[in-house]
Amino acid sequence: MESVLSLVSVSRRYRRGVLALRDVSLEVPAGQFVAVMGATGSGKSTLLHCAAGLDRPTGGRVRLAGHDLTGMRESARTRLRRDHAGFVFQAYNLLSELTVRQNVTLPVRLGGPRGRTVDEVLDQVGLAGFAKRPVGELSGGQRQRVAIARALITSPSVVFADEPTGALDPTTGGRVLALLRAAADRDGAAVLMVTHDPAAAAWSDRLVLLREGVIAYDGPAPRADEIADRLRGVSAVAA
Ligand SMILES: Nc1ncnc2c1ncn2[C@@H]1O[C@H](COP(=O)(O)OP(=O)(O)OP(=O)(O)O)[C@@H](O)[C@H]1O
Repeated sequence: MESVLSLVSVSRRYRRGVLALRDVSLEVPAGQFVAVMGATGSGKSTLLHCAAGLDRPTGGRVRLAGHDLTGMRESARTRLRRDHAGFVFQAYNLLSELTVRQNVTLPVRLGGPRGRTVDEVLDQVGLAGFAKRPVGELSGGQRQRVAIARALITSPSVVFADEPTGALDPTTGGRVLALLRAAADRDGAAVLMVTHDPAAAAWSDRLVLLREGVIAYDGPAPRADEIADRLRGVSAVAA
């Protein structure tokens, strides 16, 4: 099956010479949920940003939904993200003075495809009846579900999530992870999620462990306790 996300020998060197990613290759098919883990500074955010076309690799190629991002202008990359990617990022915060509906429809109002209706996605995330509520009045878990509804409204090929459960209690976090799981299983989206939490990673199909910008493990996601063991191994080597 053709990958909806493809990274071939991707490297990213920052200005001060830090090589945050070295020769990273990753093929993600539709419907696969991938968790990216690793010690702090191992390159997780850099990988996510390069994969999503938010940052430019200094070497290698990235293809998103069949389009090669290499050498693409910023305006074209913005359109590609809008049309094919959904984001559940802290940095893509919701606008708290706007209603749930206004937040969820933002990607469509910016010209993105309307893959799903607002009612459909709100229903899917368990927020039917919340459309008119200002986001500022919602709890953290509810807001994160609004963010997921917003990420899904365009029926993206790939959902990028950065610590989607970082600020949530385990029960609320579990609901959010179940939604990302459903985005992969039901909607056929590829999901790439960065997390520090082995319990969150255990929801995925596949675990990618980074160590100093290199993939140290790429395989089926084991159980949470086994992930924690692997992480300890990777961090011990990195230390
Ligand atoms: N804009 C930047 N300029 C220079 N160096 C950077 C920049 N962004 C990240 N780095 C460096 O690149 C490396 C990887 O950073 P990255 O943020 O991708 O790691 P991470 O695994 O996401 O870390 P964390 O878990 O702490 O968020 C680190 O050494 C970091 O200091």
